[in-house]
Amino acid sequence: MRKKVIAGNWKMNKVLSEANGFVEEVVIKVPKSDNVEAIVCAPFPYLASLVEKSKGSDVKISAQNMHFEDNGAFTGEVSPVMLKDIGVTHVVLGHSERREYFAETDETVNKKTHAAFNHGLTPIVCVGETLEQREANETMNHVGDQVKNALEGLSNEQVAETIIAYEPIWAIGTGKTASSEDANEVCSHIRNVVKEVSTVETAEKVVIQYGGSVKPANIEELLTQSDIDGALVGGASLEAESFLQLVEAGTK
Ligand SMILES: O=C(CO)COP(=O)(O)O
Repeated sequence: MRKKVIAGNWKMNKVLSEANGFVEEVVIKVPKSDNVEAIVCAPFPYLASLVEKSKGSDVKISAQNMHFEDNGAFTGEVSPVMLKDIGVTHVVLGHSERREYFAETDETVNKKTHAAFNHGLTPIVCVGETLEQREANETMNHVGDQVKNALEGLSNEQVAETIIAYEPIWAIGTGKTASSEDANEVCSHIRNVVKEVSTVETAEKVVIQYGGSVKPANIEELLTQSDIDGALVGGASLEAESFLQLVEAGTK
């Protein structure tokens, strides 16, 4: 059985004291279970401190983006070498907000996915359609292409280790969740696409998360679906208590 992976994406929120306080509380209270993994995706300035605070616990710390180069003249950027060096384990790549506001493309997501593996980081690759694409029945093609492009050139072992987050853009921060059946239909399509570009065994191992207005009240139903292996959560991951409830749902 695939593990459930619950990741809280704080986006551009919190000051240092709030970030530290959250992780201090979560490491004490996080449910001990082999069925679930808890990840906190925090802004760059807090990562080193949060890695220290989470040491020896079951909580993993993730970045929300990175550059694909190891170092160089890229003012304002952060490299995979830097993240690995401070003990970060995961990195969110290709979030729709980065695609929309910061010119992230399938090509840069693919380069970053390779860079993550080259430095021992686990990528959480985000894909998802706009409302217009959904209404034009383009969801499956669009999401399928995003997945294929992100995974291009990876070994089957690397594909198996990749976490894919399906986040329909119209459901992010809007309070509108995809119905669990609709979300599962796309997640199951993603698994089929992974199968096409790798092997059946690889596709069975890939963790596929759903994201978009996930909260304690709706996560359990989402996680009962066959191809939803976790959640990437924005708003409802900002309070420790709510994040802990989401992780708890993953243990069941
Ligand atoms: O974008 C998301 C997580 O990456 C989802 O955000 P919300 O949970 O706030 O809708």
